[in-house]
Amino acid sequence: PQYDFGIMGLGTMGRALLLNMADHGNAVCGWNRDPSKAQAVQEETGGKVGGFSDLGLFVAAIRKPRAIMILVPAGGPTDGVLQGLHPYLDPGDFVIDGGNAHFKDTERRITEMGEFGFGFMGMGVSGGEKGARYGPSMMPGGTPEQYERIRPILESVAAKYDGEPCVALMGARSGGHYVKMVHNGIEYAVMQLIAETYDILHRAQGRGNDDLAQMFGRWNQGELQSFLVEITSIVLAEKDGDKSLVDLISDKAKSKGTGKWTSQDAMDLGMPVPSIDAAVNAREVSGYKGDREAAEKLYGTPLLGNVSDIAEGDLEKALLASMILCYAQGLAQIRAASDEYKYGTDLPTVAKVWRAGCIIRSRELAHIQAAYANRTDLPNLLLDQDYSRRLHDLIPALRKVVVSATAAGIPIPAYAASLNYFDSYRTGRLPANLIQAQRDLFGAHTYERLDKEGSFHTQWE
Ligand SMILES: O=C(O)[C@H](O)[C@@H](O)[C@H](O)[C@H](O)COP(=O)(O)O
Repeated sequence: PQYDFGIMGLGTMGRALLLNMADHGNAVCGWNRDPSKAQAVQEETGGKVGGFSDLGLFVAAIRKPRAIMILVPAGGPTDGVLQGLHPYLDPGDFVIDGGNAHFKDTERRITEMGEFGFGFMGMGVSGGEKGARYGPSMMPGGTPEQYERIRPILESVAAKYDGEPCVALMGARSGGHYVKMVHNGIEYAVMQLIAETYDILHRAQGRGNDDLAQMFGRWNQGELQSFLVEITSIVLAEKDGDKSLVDLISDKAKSKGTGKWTSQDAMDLGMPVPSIDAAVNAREVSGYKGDREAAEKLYGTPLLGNVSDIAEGDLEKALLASMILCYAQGLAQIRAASDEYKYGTDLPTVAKVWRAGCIIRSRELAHIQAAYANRTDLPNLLLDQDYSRRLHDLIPALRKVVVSATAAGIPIPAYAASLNYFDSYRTGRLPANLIQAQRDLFGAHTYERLDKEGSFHTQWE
């Protein structure tokens, strides 16, 4: 066998990653059901990459223990490919799922493949087609032995930050897919925050897309430097004839599930991620376009006032504060999941791998990595000294934006959720005591007291 690694599924991501691996001198081959795609990669690499459509020949061409990556749509298609692969694998071989799989599916597949003596890893790959082709961020989960077998190949193609590859073992079993899922949850929240920022500046303050494209371009030179701010500048500048393309796009946001899964599992863990929840909800509300138009007729013009008191600088600070609060929520969720599911995930390493290549890459991640490296048992970024100082300076602008936009009737679910998360988290005495009393009154659910040990129930009437 002449290849070290194989990729199944030569669609957008599979083909891009395979070419990237070939560029870095790796002996790799690809398989695709449609032979033309397999042939195409072989031809465009002058035969450096092996292209197969015969599964038996593909598997036989890879050195043992075989490491085979699958990049096909999540869910049923992934199980289908695994079924097909089984007869050709030998004990010790392992498969890496590079799709956006649900972490519970990954757990199931680890067990199912294990029954045949095969290994299974779940690996998040972030950065889209361009990332896969020239440097993705990768989040594998599995055993150190499995990772060591593929580490040199992954490190060679990964995005680099200060020369360091943005790939590392994220944790045991489905820990990699879990980290990628939460990455996407944070992606949803930051995209929603940017959309709310745009709505205040464009719809309420009447600033044009070209002007705002330049503003986001400027912001991308500062503390907000990030891939999502950068692409917002590009998107707002894009023309369709003499019109802004963005103005022609339907305001119904789609999603493939990872954000929703993040919220669902956070609730199961009892770990609040309200900014992510708000972003998932906002996409769902946007889907009710017809109802929204009918409601607008019923309730009249949405804008109830102007927000001229909100300066560009306020929004720049409010966005940065809220982005930090989104990372704080996501990383706290990963810590809670690692404790609950025994992943052994190291948060400084997660922040490190997100510094380049992935969709949520930003200048902020270097600070986040430093905060967690500084105190590895940090329960939440909000408890870091440096962050408390920075948020102290940034939060007043966020508060001003939330107050003014709310008064003007502008929907800002992610901004509001972020500020409320901050205010709840920094409040030592919340009114949950009243909720405990109400629960005890109508359901005898008992409560704890501040002055005595034990749990108590009161005959309230
Ligand atoms: O990290 C990435 O490269 C992206 O997150 C990628 O995984 C994909 O674009 C998402 O699936 C988009 O998610 P939605 O379709 O749910 O917006």
